[in-house]
Amino acid sequence: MKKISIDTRAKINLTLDILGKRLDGYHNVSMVMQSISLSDTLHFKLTDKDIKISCNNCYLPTDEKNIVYRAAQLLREKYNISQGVEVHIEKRIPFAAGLAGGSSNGAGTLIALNSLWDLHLGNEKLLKLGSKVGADVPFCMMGGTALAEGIGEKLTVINDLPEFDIVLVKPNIQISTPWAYSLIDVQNIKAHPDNTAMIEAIKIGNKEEIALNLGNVFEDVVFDKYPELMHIKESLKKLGALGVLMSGSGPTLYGLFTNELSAQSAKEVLLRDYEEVFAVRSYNEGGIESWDLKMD
Ligand SMILES: C[C@](O)(CO)[C@H](O)COP(=O)(O)OP(=O)(O)OC[C@H]1O[C@@H](n2ccc(N)nc2=O)[C@H](O)[C@@H]1O
Ligand SMILES: Nc1ncnc2c1ncn2[C@@H]1O[C@H](COP(=O)(O)OP(=O)(O)OP(=O)(O)O)[C@@H](O)[C@H]1O
Repeated sequence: MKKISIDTRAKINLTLDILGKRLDGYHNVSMVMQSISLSDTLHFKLTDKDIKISCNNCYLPTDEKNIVYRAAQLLREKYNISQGVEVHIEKRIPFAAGLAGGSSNGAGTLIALNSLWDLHLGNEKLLKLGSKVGADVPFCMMGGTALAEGIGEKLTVINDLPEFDIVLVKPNIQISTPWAYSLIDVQNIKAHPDNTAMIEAIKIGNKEEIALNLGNVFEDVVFDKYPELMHIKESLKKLGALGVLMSGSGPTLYGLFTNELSAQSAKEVLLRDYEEVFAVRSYNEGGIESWDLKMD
């Protein structure tokens, strides 16, 4: 039976703006997203029938609530697939963290099963299916650096982000994305990030301008509920980060560093107070073609 494995990468938001609430309950957003080197590995094994999920993290569901299950089931139903699949998730990306760990697993599942089940789906079709699995899934399939609009599914590729060392701090708080969106009063957002300025800063590769234009409208409302997050933001700044922001709906905060040594020493200091601290890099290999399916 065929076996393959695939690495699925987390993302950070360089900006996150919310433009309005839609009739379907979702929000229109405009955000600059960046893939990072932190990844999970998914191991796939073809079977005769059924979808079976296992995971090294016992806190994650392994039934139909798992996004991997939902992505596989969507393909099975839509294309009348009788074969089954076993998927083992090796989790390293913290979950409910604002890093799209689940969405990246959903993206990797669609890409891997397109190959394992010989579906020959083109990129456009894959991205459309991805948006049915979750709003962040199309970006996770595309990767690299992109502007995401609509509910997150309308993607425009941007030039590569200049290389940054990035320190992530995930405090012991779980944030549900719908809850965070419910805190937003669209008419009363205090400061909208300037996406045009961010895209220009990326185009010319100006790290200071990139740091200056980081912005996430969730910060105000989520910091209000969890003041500890502001404290982490201040610590990252004091430890030498050029810019600091919360990713997605939180609670992970990240700092952009311009050299590996200062990122590593910031990580060591933060590990004294927080269990989940990672030093990672921006990951610029974008495009659906860039996924690496490894034969196990
Ligand atoms: C916060 C972000 O991570 C920023 O990248 C995303 O907007 C969230 O994307 P996601 O986790 O893939 O979201 P989904 O799993 O599709 O949706 C979960 C829930 O989040 C809310 N949601 C999500 C995306 C969006 N544009 N508007 C929303 O209001 C909805 O209540 C939805 O039911
Ligand atoms: N394969 C999976 N990996 C992680 N979480 C999963 C997975 N499948 C289902 N979930 C559930 O989805 C929820 C959100 O997980 P996820 O890691 O995608 O959150 P997130 O990092 O906040 O993502 P986003 O930035 O897209 O909002 C968790 O509560 C978790 O139980």
